[in-house]
Amino acid sequence: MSAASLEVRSLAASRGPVNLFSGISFRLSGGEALCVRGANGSGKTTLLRCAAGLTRPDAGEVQRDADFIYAGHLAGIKDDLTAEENLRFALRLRAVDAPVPAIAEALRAVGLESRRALPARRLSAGQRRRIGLARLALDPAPLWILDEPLTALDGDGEQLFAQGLARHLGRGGLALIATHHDLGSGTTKPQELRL
Ligand SMILES: Nc1ncnc2c1ncn2[C@@H]1O[C@H](COP(=O)(O)OP(=O)(O)OP(=O)(O)O)[C@@H](O)[C@H]1O
Repeated sequence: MSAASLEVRSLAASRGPVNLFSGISFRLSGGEALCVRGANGSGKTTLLRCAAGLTRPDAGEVQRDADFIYAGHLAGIKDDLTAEENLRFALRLRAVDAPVPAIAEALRAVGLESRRALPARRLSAGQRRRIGLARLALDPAPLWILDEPLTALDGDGEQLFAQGLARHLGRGGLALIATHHDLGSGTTKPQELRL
């Protein structure tokens, strides 16, 4: 992986009359993760959207030197596509060409082998989330910007995520993650930013 980085300088954002945050600065480079924490409505999603270039901040700058995945908290799973089709579709949108055996292996690794041909509407909330985990495993983007990736996942799913994150950081990837959950995974426990 090349030297990827994400730098945020003096970022400020408001929604209507409410000032959500100001003076937010941080820099992430290869192997680093930052976990954004804060109460409901404190601005975590807004901060991630600014980092991804989806929302314009009131002030400050975002410099991204990395191809990235942005996964919003609704996960973007389409009900009428199967688990496998959802995975292929998400990868196609990102122009990632994953070979058939790699897709099968990624679905197996997240426990969806026997569910791969079911329409997503017949999957549980956690199983839908697991499609997102398989996607993370197959997309080579160095920067992950993830909003609540652990919602609906059981303990086993949380562990799968932690392992995937550790692998990603170990390969020189970086991650900006908003969550209410504990991401502590031994040596890869991320730094925290509290809004
Ligand atoms: N498109 C929008 N228009 C107006 N206000 C918005 C918009 N999006 C978010 N807000 C407001 O901005 C504030 C911050 O929202 P945001 O989604 O960034 O919070 P959050 O920290 O991610 O919350 P949660 O923990 O509930 O996911 C909230 O008060 C919300 O109502």
